[in-house]
Amino acid sequence: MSRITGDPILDVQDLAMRFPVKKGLFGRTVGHVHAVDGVSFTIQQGETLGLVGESGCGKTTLGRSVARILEPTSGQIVYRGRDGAATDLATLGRRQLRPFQRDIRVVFQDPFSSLNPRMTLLQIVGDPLRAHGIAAGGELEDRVAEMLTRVGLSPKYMRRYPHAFSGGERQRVNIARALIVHPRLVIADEPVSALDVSVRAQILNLLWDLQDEFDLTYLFISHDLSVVESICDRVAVMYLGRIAELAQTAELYARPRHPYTEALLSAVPVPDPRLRDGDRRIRIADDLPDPADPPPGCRFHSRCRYAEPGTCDVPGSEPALGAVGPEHLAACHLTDRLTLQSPFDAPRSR
Ligand SMILES: Nc1ncnc2c1ncn2[C@@H]1O[C@H](COP(=O)(O)OP(=O)(O)OP(=O)(O)O)[C@@H](O)[C@H]1O
Repeated sequence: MSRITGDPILDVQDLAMRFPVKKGLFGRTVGHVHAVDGVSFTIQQGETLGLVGESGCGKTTLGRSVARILEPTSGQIVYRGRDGAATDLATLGRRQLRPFQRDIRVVFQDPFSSLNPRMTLLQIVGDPLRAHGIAAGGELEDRVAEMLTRVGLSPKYMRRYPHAFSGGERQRVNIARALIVHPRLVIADEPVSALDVSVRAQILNLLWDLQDEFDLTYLFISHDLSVVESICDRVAVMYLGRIAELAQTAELYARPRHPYTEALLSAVPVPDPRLRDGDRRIRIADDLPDPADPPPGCRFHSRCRYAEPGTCDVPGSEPALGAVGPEHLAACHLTDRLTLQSPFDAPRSR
């Protein structure tokens, strides 16, 4: 854990991203999807912060808003640069953002659709060097060859097109493209979800090695809690556009303080046969509620096995994300009264 300096590299405050819901022939706006709804967190330099939650809870939207691929509706995204200067990225125009887009890079989920099939590896990986005016010609080619080698691909294939490569190899190309400009913060959005299980560990190990070598900080987005446990220092659990719980990985997995985290953990496959006995899985009722119309009060109450009428469902009484232990935050009205279970009862280190 020594790679974590303790200096925040990113401080996100009250971030919101709402998408208009349009209806009818004239595309009238009839409401808004609250994809990200008042999210605050920090990331320390050198750490890996995991962002978990089921499909549709807003993870991708949050990652893309932080990278300013999407224009957030409101909130602050304060980035601390190499010189220590803090800049609120949410206030910057496209042109002012350019230098920061070198520092903050995204690795996208699907290695099949995220690479342009008409570009060679040289063009794909070299493009950010060209776009940021860092290198051209022979120097660009040398740098691409070096980076391809670093991610485990032979530079002799650099004039081939993506279709000639497997999913794992394409994800290595994606990673090379992200790292070629030596970023500081990498937002990895489900980087191994589309890959065969056999390839996942290789890509995770690569990300881990590159983190040390390039002094990287990761925001690691995944719906897979096993993957997150293996790679993240801290984990934020998202539910319907908000953070429900945030803590050090070992602490969160051993002592969940939010019923949603408890339910997610109960569904994680564990190797220990003692824990596989019986059905320990906590089933969460129904599908994710409509993010255009989140439930009143605690937005998890409609699916929570512990919800108390008159406490958890009171309109306007949404629980705030508050301290429940050292470096442990949770947003639940009942957290102090609940004894939640976890199959990860003994903390394991990374
Ligand atoms: N461009 C868009 N326009 C309208 N709604 C959107 C848009 N992008 C995302 N949403 C909605 O925002 C909510 C959050 O979606 P998001 O993709 O961020 O979730 P997620 O947790 O990353 O899920 P997944 O893992 O399936 O990608 C969903 O209800 C989704 O339908």
